[in-house]
Amino acid sequence: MDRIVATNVSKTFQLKPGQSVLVDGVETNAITVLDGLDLTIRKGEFITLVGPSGSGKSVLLDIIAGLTAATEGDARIDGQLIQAPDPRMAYVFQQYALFPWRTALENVEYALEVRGAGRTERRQKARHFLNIFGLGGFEDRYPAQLSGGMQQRVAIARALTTDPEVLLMDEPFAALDAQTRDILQGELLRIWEEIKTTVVFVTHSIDEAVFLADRVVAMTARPGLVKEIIDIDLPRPRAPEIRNTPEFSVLRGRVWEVLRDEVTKAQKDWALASATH
Ligand SMILES: Nc1ncnc2c1ncn2[C@@H]1O[C@H](COP(=O)(O)OP(=O)(O)OP(=O)(O)O)[C@@H](O)[C@H]1O
Repeated sequence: MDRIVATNVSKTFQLKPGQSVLVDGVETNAITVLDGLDLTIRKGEFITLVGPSGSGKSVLLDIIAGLTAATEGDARIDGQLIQAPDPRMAYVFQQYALFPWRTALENVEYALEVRGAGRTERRQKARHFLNIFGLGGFEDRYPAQLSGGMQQRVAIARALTTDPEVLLMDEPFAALDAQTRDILQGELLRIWEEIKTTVVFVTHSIDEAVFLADRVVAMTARPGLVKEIIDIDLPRPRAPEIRNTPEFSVLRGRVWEVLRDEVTKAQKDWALASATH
């Protein structure tokens, strides 16, 4: 069953009056980031989205989340047009986005609070998800008293308390050290195996993309389109050691092969990097 369907999605940003950038040597005041992208994500699937910097991965996630509108085309959840943030979806950002004045428990409770859940239900669920992430003894700590990895666990726990049908994750582990990142990938997979919610996960790491996904969606350089979708037919549940297998290496090589030209193209695309005039 299809859960998210993006059809012919384009996004053009209009710059402020008086501002312009050089795109392919031509001065313009509009930047087209996505240009007719089609993507279908099935129910319960773990999708990772990779692509060069500036290919519109975050913009696509924002469109799916209902945070920004497509200039053309549309995105739908279960056939319904997405026009605003939808309670069926939760978003986890790279920066932990926790409230510094709330404890870990209160941060996790927040998502249920805004949905009007009662205090007992909130407490129970928040504790449950903190426990799942091994944060049982840390409920009363404030974000500043937690490591980066723990803060991101709290952010993911908060997203999961609402039982989202779709979990959108934008480079959630990018700010973490390599070991913590590996551990969190394993934890996320373990939890996902249980709840089997649909996940759309943006990453720059090919290794992470292959390890987590059912399918890796590789995007072209800006303007972004789906270049290729690579099926990751590695068995589940996946242990960290799967990364050392020949099958994993072949898939990692395959994704890189698809991306290499696009990354080169993106590096030549000075337009977005150049200062606005
Ligand atoms: N609000 C905005 N106004 C103007 N341009 C924007 C805006 N938001 C995004 N962009 C442009 O869209 C391009 C694509 O952004 P996006 O963050 O989706 O890329 P990305 O693929 O996620 O890149 P990265 O991997 O570096 O995070 C950016 O380079 C930026 O120039």
